[in-house]
Amino acid sequence: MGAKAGATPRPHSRGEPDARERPTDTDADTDTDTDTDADTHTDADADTRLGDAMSAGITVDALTKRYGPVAAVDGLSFTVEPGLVTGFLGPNGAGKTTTLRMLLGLVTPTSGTALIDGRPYAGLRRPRRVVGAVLEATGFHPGRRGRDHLRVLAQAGGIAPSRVDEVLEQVGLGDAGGRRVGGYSLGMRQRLGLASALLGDPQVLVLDEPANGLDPAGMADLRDLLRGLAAEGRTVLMSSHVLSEVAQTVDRVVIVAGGTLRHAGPLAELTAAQGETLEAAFLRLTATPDTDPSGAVTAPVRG
Ligand SMILES: Nc1ncnc2c1ncn2[C@@H]1O[C@H](COP(=O)(O)OP(=O)(O)OP(=O)(O)O)[C@@H](O)[C@H]1O
Repeated sequence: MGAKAGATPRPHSRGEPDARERPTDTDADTDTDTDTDADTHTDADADTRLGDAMSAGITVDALTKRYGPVAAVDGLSFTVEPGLVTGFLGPNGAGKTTTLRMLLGLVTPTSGTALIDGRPYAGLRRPRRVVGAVLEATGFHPGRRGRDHLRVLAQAGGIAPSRVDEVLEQVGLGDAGGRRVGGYSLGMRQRLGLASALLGDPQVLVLDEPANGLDPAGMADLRDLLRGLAAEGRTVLMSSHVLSEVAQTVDRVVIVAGGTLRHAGPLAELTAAQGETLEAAFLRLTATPDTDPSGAVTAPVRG
């Protein structure tokens, strides 16, 4: 069910490398390095205690990322609340992936902050316990069985091996865990990516295109799973281009275009206000430029 899913986001492939960015083998959803302190911290870690009522949210404030003359993200501010599924929407090149990568500590902001539970990703003591992420579907070793992939991640993250079969069941791969990933369909790889993200039982889920490549049944499963996770009090942020699916899944939307915020607020408020479908509202809000001929900003900000 994860889409663009993948437990191992690829190295940055566009433009010149940014020397300040962290190596990609520290990716949030594989975090083979950042969880190495798993054995050195105790349950005194406030940011890892699931008993903290799943209260971790996301706060993005004046976030900016420039690649030379290109402002991939330009002064972006929004919040993502626990207990809800939030859709992160925007046309191609809007800055969604760059934003999610900054949130996960994979890209260094030019300015501004992207915080999870009030901290930058690098400041989370046991990140896999706080946030699970699925960025791309390409990081699996094709010769490795799905279950073994998760076992490796669990071991690296100091997570109980028993979680492996739990998350395989949770994403509907209970019968496929013994098969080699090279034989998985795209939808199955998406599910495996989501299973990776769920391993640490995280309070926050960050999913880039989780519906990509899923068939209708897979989408329905994903919807049920994400809504169930939010109902448990978790924070779920998902990017998607599949607006029909988003409309059925999310409580709130954050819409970006050209690296800037165009709208943030409850889905129902957006569609009910003007009697529009989500698609119509999306097209209106992401139309360029974001000012009307008089110069007034037409797109609402903050929500
Ligand atoms: N490493 C990089 N070097 C140079 N430019 C980059 C880099 N990463 C992203 N960009 C540019 O930043 C802008 C935003 O890209 P980003 O991938 O964040 O958008 P997106 O909303 O995720 O798009 P899509 O929906 O197509 O995945 C684009 O113009 C992109 O070309």
